[in-house]
Amino acid sequence: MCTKVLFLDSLGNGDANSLRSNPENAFSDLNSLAQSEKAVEELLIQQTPMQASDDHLIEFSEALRTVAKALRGSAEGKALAQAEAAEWKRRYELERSKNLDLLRQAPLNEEANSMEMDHIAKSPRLHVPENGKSARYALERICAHEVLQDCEPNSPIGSNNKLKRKASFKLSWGCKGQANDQHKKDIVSFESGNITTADRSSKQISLTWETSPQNVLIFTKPKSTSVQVLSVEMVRWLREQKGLNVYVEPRVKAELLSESSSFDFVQTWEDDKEISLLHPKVDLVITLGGDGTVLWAASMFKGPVPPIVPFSMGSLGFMTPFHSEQYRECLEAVLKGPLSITLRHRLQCHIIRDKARHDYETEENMLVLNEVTIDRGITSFLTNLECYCDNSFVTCVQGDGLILSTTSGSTAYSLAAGGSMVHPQVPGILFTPICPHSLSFRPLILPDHVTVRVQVPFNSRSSAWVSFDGKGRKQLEAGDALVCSMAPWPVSTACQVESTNDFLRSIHDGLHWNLRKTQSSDGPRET
Ligand SMILES: NC(=O)c1ccc[n+]([C@@H]2O[C@H](COP(=O)([O-])OP(=O)(O)OC[C@H]3O[C@@H](n4cnc5c(N)ncnc54)[C@H](O)[C@@H]3O)[C@@H](O)[C@H]2O)c1
Ligand SMILES: Nc1ncnc2c1ncn2[C@@H]1O[C@H](COP(=O)(O)OP(=O)(O)OP(=O)(O)O)[C@@H](O)[C@H]1O
Repeated sequence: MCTKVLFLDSLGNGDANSLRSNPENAFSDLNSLAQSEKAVEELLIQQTPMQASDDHLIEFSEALRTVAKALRGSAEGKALAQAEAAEWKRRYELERSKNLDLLRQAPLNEEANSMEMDHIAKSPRLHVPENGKSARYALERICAHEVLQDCEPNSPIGSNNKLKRKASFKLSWGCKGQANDQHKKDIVSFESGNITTADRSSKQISLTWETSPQNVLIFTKPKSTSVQVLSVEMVRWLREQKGLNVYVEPRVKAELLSESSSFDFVQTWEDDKEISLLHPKVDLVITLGGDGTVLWAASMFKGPVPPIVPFSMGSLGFMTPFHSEQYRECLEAVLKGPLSITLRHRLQCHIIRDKARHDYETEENMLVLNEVTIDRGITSFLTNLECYCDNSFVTCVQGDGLILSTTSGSTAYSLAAGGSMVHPQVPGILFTPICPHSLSFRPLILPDHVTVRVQVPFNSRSSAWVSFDGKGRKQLEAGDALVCSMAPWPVSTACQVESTNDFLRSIHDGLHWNLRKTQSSDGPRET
């Protein structure tokens, strides 16, 4: 009996505790558990003839065996999970260093690009910010204008172009309408042992043209008669009254030419590859449509994006504050400047396939202005998505899916799934579940510096589907993961009034937010 009690202690307490306290030892614990389990078997065989009548003892031994088995199962599971976590950590580190490299190379790539485009840009000069920091620093801080100047348009895109400069502009940070050029770099200061917030991280931003914009690119919502009518009128006005170069999509050029052959001055591109050459040429983008047209325009720029002036020609307009009826006045004001802008953050996401064996086998980076959604697609199974934030486990999403949204996207799909509405100027990533099968899953808002990884576990019953701003669906198989972080290239959209006023107007007009009849004063009062 005494032997049995000692044995119980060493199996039930000793082993389980060591598993809890030191999960690194899961494999060695697994061995000792297997040995202990074997010992239980042997003990039972040895003692059965002597104590066959002792029912309690037999029951007790059975229970011991069950406990030993359960502990073994749990240790096995733990060992597997640890191996899997170590593999993911390795991939994550690779991923992170690749992203950092990409960021480091950003200015180099620009230079490489410009060399590649030598025939169109004879002497591209990166405009170095006043504080003398590098262009990469400026990109990270989204506080300087990085402008290619002296472009000589000679490419198919610019074949008719006689104007040679991309307009230069500067951005300044102001507070409550006051301009403040000395935007401080340090948000938190630490002096004499006191931590103080020296500056706000985000302020109203104002764009001032240093040279006049001359090249305007217009994106229009397809298959809309009213948009087509307006685009004909606007293109003519921009050319005849403002003397600007106008670029449009190939579809729109065809529409314009079918209207009149006098539109042959309008420039376009033939090959989608030429779209990457747009940014160095275009000073300003105009969109005619709804929010979807702004998303479409932003998706054309895989790096920096020229300022966008969005005209509302849809039913809802969260990102489209300008009224198309007053397009002349609006554009006059924008072309003259200064203009308030909303700097809308984008997310960069990409998929890492389980079957990819090499770092270079990753898929193309996708940039989203609203959100990336991982959902169950057409399958009727629950999605099972393991989510990590900078390698810390966040949660497992079991439900219809998950939305990783920008703050601009907070009023779109994320809102419909119960996420908070967040001012677009707030930097952050919204983590919003879609129909979670849980009573306690609330949406989260994560800071802008984190990297989120969403993984379909190997034992998942079904695959999941990813979509980017509601488009470009891709399947995520078991073992695949989506990695998402804040992109260094925001989208600046012109404001009607200023960022906060525009945001509040959009939620009032677009969603009738908190609309309630005011209670009458005719009734009982506090005495
Ligand atoms: N249940 C939903 O609410 C739901 C479902 C799918 C997609 N979406 C949204 O649709 C977007 C794609 O838009 P689309 O126009 O190409 O598709 P769409 O034509 O299907 O329109 C979707 C609607 O979402 C609105 N919308 C888009 N971005 C918005 C934003 N930032 N704030 C407020 N409303 C916004 C549009 O104005 C439009 O009314 C996706 O990024 C996603 O956010 C919403
Ligand atoms: N230039 C474009 N080329 C191709 N597709 C586009 C273009 N502009 C917009 N789209 C697509 O057309 C669809 C509708 O566009 P948009 O949201 O701008 O108009 P809308 O549906 O009338 O707006 P709202 O939803 O506010 O009523 C979107 O899916 C969008 O991606």
